[in-house]
Amino acid sequence: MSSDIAISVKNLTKKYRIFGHPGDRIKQALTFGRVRFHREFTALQDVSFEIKRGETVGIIGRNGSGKSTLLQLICGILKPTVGAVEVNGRISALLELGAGFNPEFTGRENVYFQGTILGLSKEEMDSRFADIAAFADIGEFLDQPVRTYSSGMFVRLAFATAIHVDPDILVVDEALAVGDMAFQRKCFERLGQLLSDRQRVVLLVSHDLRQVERFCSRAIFLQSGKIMADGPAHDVCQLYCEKANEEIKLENSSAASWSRAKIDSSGEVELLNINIMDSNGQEIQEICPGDPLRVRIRFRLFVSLTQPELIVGTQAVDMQFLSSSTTAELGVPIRLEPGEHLVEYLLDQFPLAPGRYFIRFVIRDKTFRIVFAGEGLCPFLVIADSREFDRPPRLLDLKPEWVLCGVHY
Ligand SMILES: Nc1ncnc2c1ncn2[C@@H]1O[C@H](COP(=O)(O)OP(=O)(O)OP(=O)(O)O)[C@@H](O)[C@H]1O
Repeated sequence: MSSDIAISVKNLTKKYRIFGHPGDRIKQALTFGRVRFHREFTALQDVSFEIKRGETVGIIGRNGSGKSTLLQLICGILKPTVGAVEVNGRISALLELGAGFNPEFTGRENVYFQGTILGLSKEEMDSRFADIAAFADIGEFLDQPVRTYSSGMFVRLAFATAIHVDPDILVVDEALAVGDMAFQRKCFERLGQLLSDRQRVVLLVSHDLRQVERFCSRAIFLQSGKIMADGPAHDVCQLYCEKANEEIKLENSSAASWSRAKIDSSGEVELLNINIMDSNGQEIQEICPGDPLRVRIRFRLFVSLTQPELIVGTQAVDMQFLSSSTTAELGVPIRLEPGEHLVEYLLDQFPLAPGRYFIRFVIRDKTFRIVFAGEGLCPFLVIADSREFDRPPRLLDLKPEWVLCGVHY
C-alpha cells in the first residue's frame, strides 16, 4: 500500500449467520457444521475504496445499510467473509456505546486500559490524563465503575480518550449524537483541530447530513451493503437526499402511509376524506417550501352540534404538534347539522422546512368534549429543492424583510 493511503478496502464482503433459535448455534456445533441451522445475511457486498491521509470521510446511508459493519471491519473488530482491509497507522475508534470500555472498571482504569491497547506507556498516559479528564468533564464519576454512567457521560469519556491518544485515524460511529449540544460542538471543534494535521484521517458515520457536509471533504453512501456513491461530500449528500425523497414519495403513495393515522371518535362523526390540494383543487401529496397549504376535509355528522369548534393543525413525523388553528378564532359561533360537511383550511404559505408532515383534525363541542380527534392524517411532503444544501439547518422557512445598512450590492 502506498504511504499516502491510510485505509485500503478491497472487495469487502461481510455475511452474518442468522440462527432461528438460540439453541441452533449449539446444534450446528454439535454436528460439526455438517447440518446447517443458519441462513446467511449479506451486510456488505464487494465494497472497495481507498482513503488518503488527510481525508475526512462521512459514511452515510439508511438504517441497516452496513455503515457500522464497515467501520467495525476497518477497526479489526470483525473479520471479513471475503476481501481485505489494510490500515496504515494507529486507529482510535469511538464506536457504539459500550464498545471498548469494561463496565466494571472505573473511568480512570478504562482510560489507561485504552491507552495500553493502543501502545501508549503508563507515563505517556499519565501526562495526558489531566487533559482527558478536563475534556470529559464528568467530575467524580471518573472513579466510579463505567456501568454507573449515563450514555452521555460514557461518550464524553470515550471521546476524550479517543482524541488524546494521537490517533492517525479516528473513527466515530454516531456515538456523538448521544452527547448534549454543547458537548457535540466541543467535539467538532476538537475534531477540526485534529484535522489541521494534514496527515490525519477521520471517518464519521452520521445521519446528520449537514454535519457530514460541513465536516467531511468526501462521503460514501451505502445502500443495502453496496456503495451507491463515493465522492465530494456535497454531491453525495445531495444524491442521498434525492434518494430519500424518492423513497418517502413511494411510501406516501402506498396505503402504508396511513399507518400513522390514529382516530378517536365518539361515533357522532365519520371522516370521509381528507387531502391536500393545489390551487386548482387537484389532490396533491407534496408542496414546495413556502407554497400555500390547502387542506380539504369531508366528514359526516350524525348529530347536531351547537357552537362546536373545528381544529386543524400540522404534525411532524414524530407526531409533535407544529401548528393548531381553531374556528373559535373566528369569533362567530358556528352550528353543524347532521349530514355531510366540507371544510377547507387555507394557509397562504406553509413555512416548514423540507420533510414529511401530517394533518391533525379535531372537533370539540361547546363543553370541550372531544367528538372526533384524528392525528397523523393525510401525510404530505415539503420537498427539498436543489438549493437545500446551501441553506443553514432550520425547522421553519420564514420570509423576513432584511434591512442591511452599509452593504453594497
Ligand atoms: N451480529 C449480527 N448478526 C446478524 N446480522 C447483523 C449483525 N450485525 C448487523 N447485522 C445486520 O447487518 C445489517 C447492517 O447493519 P449495520 O449495523 O452495519 O447497519 P448501519 O448502517 O450501521 O445501521 P444503523 O444506521 O441503524 O446504525 C443490518 O441489517 C443488521 O441487522
